[in-house]
Amino acid sequence: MSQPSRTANETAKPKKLLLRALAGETLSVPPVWLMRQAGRYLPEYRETRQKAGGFLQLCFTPDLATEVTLQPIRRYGFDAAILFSDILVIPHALGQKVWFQEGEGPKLEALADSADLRRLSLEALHDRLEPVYETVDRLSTALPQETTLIGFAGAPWTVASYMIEGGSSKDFQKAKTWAYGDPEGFQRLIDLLIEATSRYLCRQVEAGAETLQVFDSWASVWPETAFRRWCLDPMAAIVRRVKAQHPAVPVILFPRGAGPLYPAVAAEAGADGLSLDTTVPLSWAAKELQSCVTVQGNLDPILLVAGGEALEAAANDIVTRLSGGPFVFNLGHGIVPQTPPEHVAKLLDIIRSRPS
Ligand SMILES: Cc1c2[nH]c(c1CCC(=O)O)Cc1[nH]c(c(CCC(=O)O)c1C)Cc1[nH]c(c(CCC(=O)O)c1C)Cc1[nH]c(c(C)c1CCC(=O)O)C2
Repeated sequence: MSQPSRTANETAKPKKLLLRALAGETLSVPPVWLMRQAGRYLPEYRETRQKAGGFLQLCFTPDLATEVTLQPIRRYGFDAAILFSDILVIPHALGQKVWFQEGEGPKLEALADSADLRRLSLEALHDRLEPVYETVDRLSTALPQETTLIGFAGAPWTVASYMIEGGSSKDFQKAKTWAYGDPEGFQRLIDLLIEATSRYLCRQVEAGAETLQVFDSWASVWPETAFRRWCLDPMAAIVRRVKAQHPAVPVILFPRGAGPLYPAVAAEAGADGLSLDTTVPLSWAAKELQSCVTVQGNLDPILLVAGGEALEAAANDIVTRLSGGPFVFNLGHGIVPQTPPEHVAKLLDIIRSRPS
């Protein structure tokens, strides 16, 4: 499928490896970055986080957020840096109370039903997110020339699930019950998130983000019809809105766990890249997805904990089977805190020193 953004990128001849791969180029050595590449597995992150006090303070202090974004770039020379922030800054900016409890993950003052939508407003959105834009701005000058700056946001469904569940959830029962029982009310929440997220991503681009990733981490929990309504359509709406303002900016979508619905996302959402979770079979992805989008992924993050021969074999297999088309090396989900930092160095070595 030819898309206007792809054409624009080709004309602009982007030099950075990640942008070349997202423009559809097949490269001999793939660009590499890792989800959650800044985080608790790095001692320097733990030290900076200590200084910040709370996690949200870290996200909202440009000095410190810039520093932790740069830490994995200094250590490993990844091809891209992902802005250090969190998907839950959006509920916060809409006026919902959000906090992070050490060792327990995020907590939110849960929305009970559509009457609670009155608690949310777009009015202070950009004011509250200003420190994030400031961080993006600083990063755009602080990064090495060859490093691509990735902005990001959560997809509406995943963010809505935290807003309704009040934190992480095993079965998403409250959020799904709301969506099935009051689809119009739930649609209003999703529409508000589409609006807020599109504005947020556009501002990240205006501050210097060169590509964007949208995380739908909990896309796996819906039957097909609901997946289309609550995951695919909202992500497609965001892609359309961002590209209406910034046609040349490539967008990567991560509908984690979409399984056989991945091709529908590839064909219908208008994205340039698709991030594959660990369970997506490689030859199937090469055949069904790589002909219409750049694929990214999908090493099991636990292999980065295990290391050794298992890591080497799996990383080589991924590169071998996805290097015949446009491809970005990544994990199938984020790095876990137990990851030994030296295993990340080893992974980069495996990917970059393969005989060509
Ligand atoms: C679902 C989700 C969240 N946040 C995010 C997602 C989508 C990706 C995914 O599925 O992992 C996205 C995210 N969160 C963070 C980033 C930073 C950029 C990067 O990838 O390096 C990104 C891209 C920092 C973070 N976000 C969080 C941390 C750890 C907090 C800490 O330092 O105490 C980091 C580094 C906290 C967070 N934030 C969230 C949870 C569930 C948690 C707790 C789990 C955990 O502790 O790992 C919500």
